Amino acid sequence: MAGPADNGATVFAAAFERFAEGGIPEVADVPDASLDLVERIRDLVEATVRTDVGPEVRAEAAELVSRAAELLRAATHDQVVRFARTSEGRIDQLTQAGSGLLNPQAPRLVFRETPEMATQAFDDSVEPRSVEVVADCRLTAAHSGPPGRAHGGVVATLLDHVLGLATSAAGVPGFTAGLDVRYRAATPYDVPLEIRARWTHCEGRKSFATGEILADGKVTAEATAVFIAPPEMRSLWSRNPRSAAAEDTVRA
Ligand SMILES: CCCCCCCCCC(=O)SCCNC(=O)CCNC(=O)[C@H](O)C(C)(C)COP(=O)(O)OP(=O)(O)OC[C@H]1O[C@@H](n2cnc3c(N)ncnc32)[C@H](O)[C@@H]1OP(=O)(O)O
Repeated sequence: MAGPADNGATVFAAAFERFAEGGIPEVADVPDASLDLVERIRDLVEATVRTDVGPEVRAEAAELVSRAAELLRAATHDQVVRFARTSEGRIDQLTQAGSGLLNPQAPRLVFRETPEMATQAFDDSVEPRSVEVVADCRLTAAHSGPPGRAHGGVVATLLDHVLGLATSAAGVPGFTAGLDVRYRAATPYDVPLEIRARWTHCEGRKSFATGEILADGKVTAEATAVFIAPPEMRSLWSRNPRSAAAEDTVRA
């Protein structure tokens, strides 16, 4: 049984096996109905924080929402993970809270210039390469902290996720061990945000990245982070079938 004790290694190992057997679906194959459901729930959350209707209408809405939850619980998975392969040959976890396509709680974070992923993680014969990862996001009132600006924890989530992907792109991924965020100015919601990140260097097992969030071309927050792959994840990632995936992508 996977869990904190094995750092999720069991779940990853099973995913890699399925990947090797061709059992991991493409992100592009996620049904429109699944994506539509997530978008509607996000709209519902925003409507909930913005609404000014009275208690009777709220009660009516609550009934409808309960009915929807009941419908969804009709079939559930043991593991709340859904792996899928992106067009860049990366395995994504579709229910993760950073950008998960199937998680309405994740911000609408979309990678714009997702670089071609490193073909092999922790390959000593291949130098990690620093590539700029760029994502777009539009936060909503549901992500607010102080009036008119985004919550600092949400800002940290965006940076954590995009910096993490930058270490993946470089071929030296890991779990976030430290994240240092500098909040330079208010990060607004309801406007386009750009999040940029790049891997900088490794020190032993530690993989470092930097990044920033821009609104209207101005930096609102910047971060440095260190990611560490525990030994059991390192050996799993090193036989990461991304190499095969990258070849497929080139062939396609
Ligand atoms: C799907 C694609 C998505 C891609 C983006 C994902 C981004 C999101 C990423 C996450 O959210 S990850 C989830 C949040 N993070 C965690 O759950 C991590 C929890 N912590 C751990 O699992 C372990 O503490 C960790 C793997 C980070 C390290 O444990 P280890 O036992 O492997 O490390 P160890 O204690 O042996 O230390 C190894 C080295 O790292 C150093 N170190 C450990 N923790 C550190 C720390 N926090 N900061 C700096 N250095 C640290 C430590 O001093 C040592 O340095 P030296 O080699 O120089 O001696």
